[in-house]
Amino acid sequence: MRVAVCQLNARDDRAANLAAARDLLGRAASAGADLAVLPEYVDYLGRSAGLPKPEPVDGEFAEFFSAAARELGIWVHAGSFHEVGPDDARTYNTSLVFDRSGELAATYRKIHLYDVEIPGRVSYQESRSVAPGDTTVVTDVDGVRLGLSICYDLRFPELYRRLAVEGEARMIVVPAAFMMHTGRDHWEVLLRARAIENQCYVLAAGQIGDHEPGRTCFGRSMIIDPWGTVLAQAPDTVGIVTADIDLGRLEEIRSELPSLANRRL
Ligand SMILES: O=C(O)CCC(=O)C(=O)O
Repeated sequence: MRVAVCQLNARDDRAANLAAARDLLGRAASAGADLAVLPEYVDYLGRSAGLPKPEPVDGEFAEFFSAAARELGIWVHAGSFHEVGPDDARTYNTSLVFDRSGELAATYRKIHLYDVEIPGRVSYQESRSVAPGDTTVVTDVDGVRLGLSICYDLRFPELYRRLAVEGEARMIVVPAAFMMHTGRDHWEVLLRARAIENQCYVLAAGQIGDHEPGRTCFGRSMIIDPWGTVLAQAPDTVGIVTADIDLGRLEEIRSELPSLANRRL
């Protein structure tokens, strides 16, 4: 199986963001990808005043990416979008996965919300406008188990352990919009740790560059193998990178260094 991660610079213009995402999916399909992954908040990353109206799981956002998957004949992980939430004040931060025929294969709502205050650097209270999900999600992509997570989830290893052990994931996706300040020191080391400790492929698709108001995303989208080797890393531009998933290699690593099987807790 060939996978692609798409690196995007979504801003205030939703139509332009969707067009850019569609272009990247087309490039992924042309590069032979079976599965393409987009970043967190693929359709809008801009001022809260212009936020698109939250949509249900079967709304226009879903229709757009379902059509892309069907037209291109590939699996599409549509990053995430603002789903209608449990009350008027909050949405869900939700990922959708579509199969090659455009059928919805999985829905995941971000569990860990980004509430941080790093003076002079990052001030973000995601839980004021987003409600947390409470369900781990794994889906089958052409016979390979894919575990779902979103951005800040990356800092919570117990989620990934559950995806790998209970969910039997062999690949885990991390659509993200990591900011520059934390991204430059934490992004790669966390992604590689999740890959090594769970002996899974990690597919991490990030937003890149400046987004109003004053948010700069780190990018460096990557595909990492279960040994922790970075197979592909995006340059600091909008674009895609691809890599091939080798399940034989994964099983070899799991049998030679059986740290998942050797767990005692
Ligand atoms: O964990 C981080 O440093 C970034 C998380 C984030 O930006 C998010 O979850 O939206």
